[in-house]
Amino acid sequence: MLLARLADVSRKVAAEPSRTRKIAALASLFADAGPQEAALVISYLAGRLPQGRLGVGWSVLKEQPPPAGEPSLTVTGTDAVFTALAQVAGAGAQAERKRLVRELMGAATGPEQEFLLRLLTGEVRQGALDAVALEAVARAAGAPAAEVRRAVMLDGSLARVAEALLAEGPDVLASFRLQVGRPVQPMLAHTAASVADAVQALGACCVEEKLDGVRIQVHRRGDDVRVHTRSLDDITARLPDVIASVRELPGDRFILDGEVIALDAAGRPLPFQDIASRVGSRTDVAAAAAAVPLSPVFFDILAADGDDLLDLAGRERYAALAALVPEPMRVRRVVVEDPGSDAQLRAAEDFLTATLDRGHEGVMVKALDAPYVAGRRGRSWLKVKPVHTLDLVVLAVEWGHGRRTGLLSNLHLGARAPDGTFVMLGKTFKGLTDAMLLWQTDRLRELAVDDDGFVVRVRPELVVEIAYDGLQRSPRYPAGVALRFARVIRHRPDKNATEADTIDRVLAAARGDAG
Ligand SMILES: Nc1ncnc2c1ncn2[C@@H]1O[C@H](COP(=O)(O)OP(=O)(O)OP(=O)(O)O)[C@@H](O)[C@H]1O
Repeated sequence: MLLARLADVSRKVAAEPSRTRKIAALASLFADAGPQEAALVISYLAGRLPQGRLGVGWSVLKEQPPPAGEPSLTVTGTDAVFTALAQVAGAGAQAERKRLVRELMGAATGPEQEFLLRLLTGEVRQGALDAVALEAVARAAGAPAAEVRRAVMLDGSLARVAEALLAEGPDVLASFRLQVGRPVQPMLAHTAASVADAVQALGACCVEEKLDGVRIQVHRRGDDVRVHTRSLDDITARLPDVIASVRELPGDRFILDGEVIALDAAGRPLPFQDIASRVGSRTDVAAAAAAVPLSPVFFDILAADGDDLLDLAGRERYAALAALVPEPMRVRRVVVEDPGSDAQLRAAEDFLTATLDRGHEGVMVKALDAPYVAGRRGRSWLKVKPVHTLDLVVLAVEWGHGRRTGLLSNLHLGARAPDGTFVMLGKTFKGLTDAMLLWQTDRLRELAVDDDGFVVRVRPELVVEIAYDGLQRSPRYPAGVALRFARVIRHRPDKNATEADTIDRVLAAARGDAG
């Protein structure tokens, strides 16, 4: 398939407000593409270059040669250039990469150059496009969208499922099954304003501690124990203490879902930064483990004795969890069987207070009769936290002054708009520790696409969690509002920009309706 076709469809889909028409345009693209091409297109639209980073400075991308006449580049040919770029190594690598990029740009027509520029600077990515692309793939292959969705949850990759589906047809979907040893996307939650609201919305439910650590999914097959993060990265080698605790458990073919935290001598949770840097440290793991021992706390079970438990009701999964995992390694919870009971509601609210007193961040309220919906922000898990935070995307950053000279400091923050762009809501350099400043300087340098010596514009990929005291009217910002007293709580390298909060959610939160 010609790159020109993809460039054209990508532009139309970005400008098209109707979800149905976006799906139709993508479905016809997938129907004409080969299975491998479709997989490439999906990863491009999701903002991922399959070969990772390009390894050339942004300035090369700006030196666009005059456009070529007739379109000749193909999608696979272009991807071959990306692969070659990733493989260049040794002396003269930088010059060779520049040559390859210039050659690619030189062979592109005007619209293709524009598309490549948007692709390489991260602007092709569309907000909720993964869901649209999934429905388009289903339509192109004549498969039910629900079955495609389930396969993606279990496999973790729409591109892989699409490739198999377009090559082999709908029957292949049945082969995507839950397997101990293959990580699945974890279930996520919505927000509720209070415990009472959450209980009202869910009916029979349990109220659990919401622990402020790092999500883990643990797979055990005999002696082989693997740990994955929320974004499915394998972090087994970094967590010898967690592996040792899991080996103590009785079963030998199971998948557990939980959070890893660290406690001080008095049993209070250590701050998230300490846990994140322990989990992130790849070198001298033994010393890091001795300095900050981690405690896994499990709250769900997805497979036991090799059997898939995803479709069981929460209460049945929790019974299976209790049969396998001893109480100290399980999350604390209280059960509300009857949402109409004042006594049970009071007990749930007292549990929130006690949980906050123990130093945790809030509670999770979970329906007792709902299945585990992997990979989706299900309506059957609701989080209740007293401090309201937003996950925003860094759009640009200013060089610091004084003590922060040479460091990238003041962050320009944006929320997602429906068309996949970002709406700037404010700036902040507050809340950043020295370690966080160093880390973000490195990361944002990698994402830089422009630097005027004062502001560095970046690919919109880094998500940060921000606390704020409300929104104020501000004609200087595009949405007419700006964050008040924004401060950084943490970087969220485990989240994609597509998971950041939307401008609609920000405006709804400002009006007081959480969710
Ligand atoms: N008891 C619990 N049950 C489920 N998730 C929990 C629990 N305690 C802590 N968590 C954490 O909360 C996260 C779920 O919240 P959410 O789906 O909003 O993701 P999130 O954006 O990472 O949340 P937040 O930013 O509020 O921490 C989980 O990914 C997990 O890491």
